[in-house]
Amino acid sequence: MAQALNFSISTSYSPKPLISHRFHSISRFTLLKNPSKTSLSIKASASDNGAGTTVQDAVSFFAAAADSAGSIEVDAVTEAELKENGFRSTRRTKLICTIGPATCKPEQLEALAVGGMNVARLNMCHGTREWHREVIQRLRRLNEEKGYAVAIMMDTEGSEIHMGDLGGAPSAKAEDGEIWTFSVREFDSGLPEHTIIVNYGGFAEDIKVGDELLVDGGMVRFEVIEKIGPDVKCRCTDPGLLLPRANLTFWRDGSLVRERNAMLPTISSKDWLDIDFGIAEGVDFIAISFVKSAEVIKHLRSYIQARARDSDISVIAKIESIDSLKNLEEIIIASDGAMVARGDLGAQIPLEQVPSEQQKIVQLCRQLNKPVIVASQLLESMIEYPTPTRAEVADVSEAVRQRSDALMLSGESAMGQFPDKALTVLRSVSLRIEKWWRDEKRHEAMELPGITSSFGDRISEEICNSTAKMANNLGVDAIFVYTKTGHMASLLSRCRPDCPIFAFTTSTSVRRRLNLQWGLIPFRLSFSDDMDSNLNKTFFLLKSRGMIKSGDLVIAVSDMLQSIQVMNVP
Ligand SMILES: Nc1ncnc2c1ncn2[C@@H]1O[C@H](COP(=O)(O)OP(=O)(O)OP(=O)(O)O)[C@@H](O)[C@H]1O
Ligand SMILES: CC(=O)C(=O)O
Repeated sequence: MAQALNFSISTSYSPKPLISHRFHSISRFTLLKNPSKTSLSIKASASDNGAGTTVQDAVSFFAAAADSAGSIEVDAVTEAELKENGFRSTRRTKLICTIGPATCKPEQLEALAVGGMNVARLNMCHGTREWHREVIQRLRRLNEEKGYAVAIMMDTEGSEIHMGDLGGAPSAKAEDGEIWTFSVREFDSGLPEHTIIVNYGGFAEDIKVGDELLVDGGMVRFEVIEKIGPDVKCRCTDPGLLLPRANLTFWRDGSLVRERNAMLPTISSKDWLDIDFGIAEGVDFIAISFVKSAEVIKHLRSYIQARARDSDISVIAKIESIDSLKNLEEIIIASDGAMVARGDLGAQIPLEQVPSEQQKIVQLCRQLNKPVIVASQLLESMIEYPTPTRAEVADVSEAVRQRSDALMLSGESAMGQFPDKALTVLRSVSLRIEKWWRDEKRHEAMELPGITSSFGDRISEEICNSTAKMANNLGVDAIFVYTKTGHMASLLSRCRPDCPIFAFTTSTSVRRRLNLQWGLIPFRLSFSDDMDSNLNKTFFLLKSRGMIKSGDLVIAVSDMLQSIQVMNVP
């Protein structure tokens, strides 16, 4: 079978046709622009006639023609660009994996990338900075060598009350009726049995006999039975697994005791040092725990700018407290995205309220054009078992149906026994629900309010809204977006069109950040000023990756030219 090879070249003005003869395998030339203008570009397609002609042969041919003509810029996709832009899935829902002891080795990270991980999350509650640096370097290597665009999200610890390490043990089991001691003391000669260290000095003063103590949002529960100096004795009322540095909340008469938490700074001194580390390592996202107001996000942004003027790190607000719900809109407007951190959120509000809050946050983020992540306990049982519960599958399906940008694995990938299987479940459920949605033609008519203030931005927004609508109405095969900063790509993602959105950018970091957003399949390529040449280059790349074929109908939009084109792939 002849294999079509497409490439394009552009050149500065020449009065004579540059190419006066036909290369034996090149079947077609098209003059795209009038040579009387100051630039000329030539589109050609070549067929592999079985004689072993390759793109490189064709490029060499044009390069030779360029030599004789004086100046010519060969603008084909290079081998390096092909390698850099490895295969990408067209799954719309993005997948985040928390990296921990179960997934930090190079081959484990690669297995996650192969399995569809778009973003790796590093939780600064756990592990040393050295450990995190090592993981970042491994991920970078993986991207460079295998053509992935896995982005890195650093998640701060936050200054809420939590347990310390369990004397080196990976976990401990609290059984029903057992008495455990929660203490702020330091134990130099090892942790006594059934003892938990608490990171907050005022713990014993604040808590009262009769209070209910929830570990990790209620995964394990205790009742406070006695206070002895810095030690608080508790009886286990709901048994379960205690994990190092798990979050602690206490409840009195059915209400969360939160006065003290409300006074703690959102970003602790340790968090600031971790943020410095994240900036120095060039992470793509910093997720801020227990955000209470927009102020802290603004403060962090100016801090990042002051530390690294050119930094384009995105700030993600974790919605996991009563205050973050109260100030939701202003927090989301100030941030670059949000995470529905259901673990801690479920410890601060009644559990039955979490699903409706999730839906509200997901919708608001979409209206405000901010990517949103649904996190925690999606497949909790898979920490121990190789298959999920039916209820977990239903929960994942609901998050996909709500069209959240991304789903996140926590313990399942960090320390679970089946990280790859958990990722496979997220992937297959996402694909199934997305397809079901498209087959049913259930384009939801979500009201998308105008979000931009300048007239130029309004134009981009209108182009994207119309493009998505047109794509659904015409049943096109793909949308192509050529974007410098990623803004136009995210405006398209916000519309959640049926077809995949291939986003082409010249920046590696923009590409990685787009990898968090619904429906975007990001690539990095260098471009010329000539749109036809760019189109050809991207057609070539996607054809060689098997993601489009001749005859496919595509719409191309560009924030460089603020333009729309509808065309068939040659
Ligand atoms: N870098 C790491 N090193 C060691 N263990 C880790 C690491 N990251 C995660 N874990 C383990 O995986 C578990 C689940 O991870 P997760 O990120 O959800 O932590 P968490 O303590 O519940 O914090 P958060 O409330 O911020 O999600 C942790 O409790 C911990 O046991
Ligand atoms: C992810 C997280 O921090 C939570 O769910 O609490």
